[in-house]
Amino acid sequence: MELADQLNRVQGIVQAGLTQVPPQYIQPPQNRPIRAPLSPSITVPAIDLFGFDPDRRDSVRESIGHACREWGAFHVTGHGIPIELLRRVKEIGLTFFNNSSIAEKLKYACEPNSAASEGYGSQMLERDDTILDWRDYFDHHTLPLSRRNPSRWPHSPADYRQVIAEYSDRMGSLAKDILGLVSESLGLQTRCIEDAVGEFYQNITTSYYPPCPQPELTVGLQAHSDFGAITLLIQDDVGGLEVLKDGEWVLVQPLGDDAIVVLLADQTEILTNGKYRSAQHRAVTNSTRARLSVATFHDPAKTRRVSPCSDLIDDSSPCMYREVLYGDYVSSWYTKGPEGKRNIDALLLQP
Ligand SMILES: O=C(O)CCC(=O)C(=O)O
Ligand SMILES: [Fe+2]
Repeated sequence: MELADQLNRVQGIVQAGLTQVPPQYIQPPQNRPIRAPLSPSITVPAIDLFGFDPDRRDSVRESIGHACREWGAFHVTGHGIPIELLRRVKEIGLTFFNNSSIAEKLKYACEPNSAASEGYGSQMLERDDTILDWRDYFDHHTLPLSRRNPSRWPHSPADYRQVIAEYSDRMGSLAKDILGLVSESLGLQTRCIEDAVGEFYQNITTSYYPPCPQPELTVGLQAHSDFGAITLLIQDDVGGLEVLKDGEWVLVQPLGDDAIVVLLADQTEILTNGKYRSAQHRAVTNSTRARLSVATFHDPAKTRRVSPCSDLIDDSSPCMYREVLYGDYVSSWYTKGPEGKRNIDALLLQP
């Protein structure tokens, strides 16, 4: 393996023993994370779904509505996904990153300079001139089933592919159930958002953030909102995910192995006519411990047109976003870059 290939992955840079971050990873001062003392009173809401018990639905719906309005991000427990599965998904991800050499991992390399291609990568955007994130990842294309090709996923450990396939199915149905509560919390039919999104295009991205010698100069993942409909994320106990709340970055505190973080994404902001906003978030690095997260994205098909639900538009609540072809939205996101929420803000009719 060429040294250049190794240095194309953040883990390779760390293994090469560099003690200073290469210049292409150094953020401009305004994007550097400031580790302000965290205010413990501000925490991302945690909602027990009580296994979708119909007798508890009214109060759960109310909590979801509140969390969506105030944060666009919240933890859920009581969701019915077995804790062993949540743990195993993180373990197999860690095994891939920790128990094989960079050369072995590169057998699964995603296509360079191509947006969201499946496999092992590091650079998120197509452009070469952007500042890089301190992150490596493995992206799996999981739904619809026609996109699912486990032969492109790691072969080891032996249960890797079966675990990802099972996780994909369970997350897909949980995403629908949560979107049902989100719709109801706005007075819409349960399936309103789900039907507007259409068949889910689901990707599962395992992100691995190696320890960084200069965490004050880098970000693990730059500030963005996810471009699809809804993201379900699990993380280990290291911490590093932050959401922007009223102009301040708030740590999404790791809550334990059964908690799943829900992040509303841009298409849900459009469909709800801005009543719920997508969560702007980022990941920060630290100098001592590698961090792992697994994000499951649920998106419309590229051919889908997305516009605000008509039930949410009237004289007192005019239409806020122009209709967009989802494929155009994604291309523009990958070419321009996220820069926080600039892509969805570009669709606002009265910015
Ligand atoms: O690592 C994290 O917690 C964030 C991952 C994320 O935001 C993403 O992959 O879009
Ligand atoms: Fe994200």
